[in-house]
Amino acid sequence: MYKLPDKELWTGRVDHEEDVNSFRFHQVVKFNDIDKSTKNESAFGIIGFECDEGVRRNKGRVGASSAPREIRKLLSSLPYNIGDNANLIDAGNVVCENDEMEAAQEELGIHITKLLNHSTIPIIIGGGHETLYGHYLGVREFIGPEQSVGIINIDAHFDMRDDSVPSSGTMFRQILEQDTNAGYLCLGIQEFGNTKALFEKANKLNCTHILEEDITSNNYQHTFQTIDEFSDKHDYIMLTLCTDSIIASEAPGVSAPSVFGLEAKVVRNLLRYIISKPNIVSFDISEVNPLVDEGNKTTKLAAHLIAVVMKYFRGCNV
Ligand SMILES: N=CN[C@@H](CCC(=O)O)C(=O)O
Ligand SMILES: [Mn+2]
Ligand SMILES: [Mn+2]
Repeated sequence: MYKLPDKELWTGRVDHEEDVNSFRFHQVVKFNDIDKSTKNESAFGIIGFECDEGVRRNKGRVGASSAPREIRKLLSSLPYNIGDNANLIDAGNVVCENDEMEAAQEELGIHITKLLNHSTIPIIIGGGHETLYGHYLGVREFIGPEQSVGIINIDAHFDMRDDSVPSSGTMFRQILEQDTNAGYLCLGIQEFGNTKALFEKANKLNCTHILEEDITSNNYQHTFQTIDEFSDKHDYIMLTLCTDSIIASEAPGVSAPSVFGLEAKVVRNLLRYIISKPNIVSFDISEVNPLVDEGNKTTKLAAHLIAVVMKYFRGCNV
C-alpha cells in the first residue's frame, strides 16, 4: 500500500525565514505527488519502506518499519548544506500489509522506477534489508534488461541465504540467480557474522567482498581500488547500506548488532567515495530499528548519513 507523505514530520528550528543559506531540510522539502508531476526537474526523492516482514522471516528483532518516520523527524532539522540547486521531495512510503512482503517489494520498485523516470534520485529509507530487493526491481525496470547493474552493499552479512522463502537474508542470492547482468560487491563483512557455507555461496555467485578488518580508517587504497574496478565494469551502480555494518557502540539500533563493526566515520568515507561515482543511480539505508535504539543514536546517525549521501551524490551534479 502506498501512503502519501506526512508533512507533520518535517518541523524544526528556523534560523532565518528567507535566507536560503540558513535553511534546514524542513524548509526545503516539497510534497509533490509524483504521479501528478509532469516536470522533469532534478531532485532527490525520499521514499520509505515500512516493512518488518523480512526481518521477522529471518528470525531477527523487528521494528525497522518505524525507521522511515523516525529518521525523517531527525533529518528534518539538519542544515540543508546540499548543492545549490538540489531540490528535495518527500515521496511518501510503501507499506507492507500483513505478511505480503513480495507484493510490497514490487510496489516499492514501481515507485522507484517512477522517481527515476521523473529525474528524481531515490533515497530509500527501509525497512529491513529486504528493502534492497524492491530497490533493485525499481532500478532494473528503469535501466532495462541489457544494461549491467553493480550493487554495492556495505554490510556485516552477505544476505545470500539459500532459504526457499525470501527474507532480509536472501536478496543478493535471489538477484544473482535471476539476473546475469547484475554484480555484487560487499564491504564490511564480519568473519563471524557469516557461516562457511555463506562464504562459499558468495564465492560461487562471484560476489567480491572485503572483510571489515581489511577496511581501515588510515588505508583505503585497496578498498577504493576495488570500488573503482567494480564501478568501471558496470553501466550503473546502486548502493545499499545495511546499518548493522557499523559497530554496535555507534549503531545499537539494528536487528543484529556487530561488536566489531566499522566505525561510523569509516562508513561515511565509503559512502562519500561510492556516491561520487558518475554512474551511481540510487541509495538505500536499511535495518535501522528505532525500537531497540539507544537514545536515538542509530536513527540520528542514519539521518546524518543520508545528508552526506545527498551532498556528495555524483559530486552533487543532480
Ligand atoms: N539481514 C541479515 N541478517 C543476518 C542476521 C545475522 C544474525 O542474526 O546474527 C543474516 O541473515 O545473516
Ligand atoms: Mn547486515
Ligand atoms: Mn543486510
